[in-house]
Amino acid sequence: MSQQAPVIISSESPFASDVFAKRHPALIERLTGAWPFGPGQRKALSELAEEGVHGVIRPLPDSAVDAQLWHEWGSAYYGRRWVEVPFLWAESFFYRRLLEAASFFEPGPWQGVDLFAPFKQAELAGEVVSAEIAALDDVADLADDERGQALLLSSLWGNRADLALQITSGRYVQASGLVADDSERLWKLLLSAPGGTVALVADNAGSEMLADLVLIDHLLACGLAGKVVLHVKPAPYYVSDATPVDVADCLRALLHGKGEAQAISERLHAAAAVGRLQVRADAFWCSPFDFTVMPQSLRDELGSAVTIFKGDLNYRRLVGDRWWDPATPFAEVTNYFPGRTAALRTLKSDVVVGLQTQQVGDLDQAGTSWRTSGTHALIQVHP
Ligand SMILES: O=P(O)(O)OC[C@H]1O[C@](O)(CO)[C@@H](O)[C@@H]1O
Repeated sequence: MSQQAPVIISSESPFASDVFAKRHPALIERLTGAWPFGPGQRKALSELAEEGVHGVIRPLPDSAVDAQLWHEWGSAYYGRRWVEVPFLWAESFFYRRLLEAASFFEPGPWQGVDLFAPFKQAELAGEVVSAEIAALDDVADLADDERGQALLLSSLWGNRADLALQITSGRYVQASGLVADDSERLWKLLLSAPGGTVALVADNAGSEMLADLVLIDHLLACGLAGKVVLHVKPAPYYVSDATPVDVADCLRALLHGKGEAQAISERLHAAAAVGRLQVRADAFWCSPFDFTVMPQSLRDELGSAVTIFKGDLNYRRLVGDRWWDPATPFAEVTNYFPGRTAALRTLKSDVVVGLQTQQVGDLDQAGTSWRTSGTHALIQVHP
């Protein structure tokens, strides 16, 4: 890479500043309304809300399971205002502190309880998901390549169904357009190594995970993948990020859907039983770093696969959460990554690469918040 762009500090971005000033307090208010938390948890949650807006970053208590790790990871940041440190680190630490406040790792009744479950479950039980499940019968009648493209786009736009975004921007944002579309290259890549391993690094539960599972079934059924490894988060994160339990919930929703949905779920269960579908939840996915510092074991694993990164956060971690010139080639910033890579992402933060300068000018002129509102999306592939 010729030159690294500066890392994004939240105070330099109106969007990132708002995440701390508005989105996090609103999320904490919703969580307090959704759970019968006791006085200790309520106090910890309201202190976290207050700290994020007016205070300075406090470390985890020494008694926390991973206190030592976070003490090291944040040593340069504790005592500073949340918006004055790198956005990527601070957002990740906020979600870790949220789990601490809700006693997620503490032995006791709240241990392991997914505090975002009420929101995830409401989405899975909603009309949008029912309609998506019913529509699978129609998609099944399409020719293989047409079906593949439809399922790829549905997995891509499923990323719009982001519960964190909905907290401050209303229900669903209207889809607009693809600012980069390497889908043809992605199909060529998959066709060039049929029967290999595809790693899908997932993002959100619910609607998006449902679409991801349907895409995975297609890749396995067509022989484009011999094995799929589905990477999810080991703990609740960024509100709607998928955990292994969310994968199981989506498979169950498909199973109850009858018709093609039921058949897909049965095929995926059978694939899991013989190891053709594997679910992994590596601790690195909940760490506050970009992928340049990915552990060697994960690098080796993804290096021999075609890796599909879903969503905005994975994109920020893949290209680096930096003020890139949007015309910087995707290949240039992902060159460090060991394998064949695709990013499927709706744009929900300032970071973007791989666009044309003229195109960026046109988008800026249109006056919309195209980089952050989830109205635009991209498919980028390397090599
Ligand atoms: O679910 P996704 O697509 O990863 O989106 C998460 C995005 O939401 C935010 O947390 C806030 O919009 C971004 O900072 C983050 O990149």
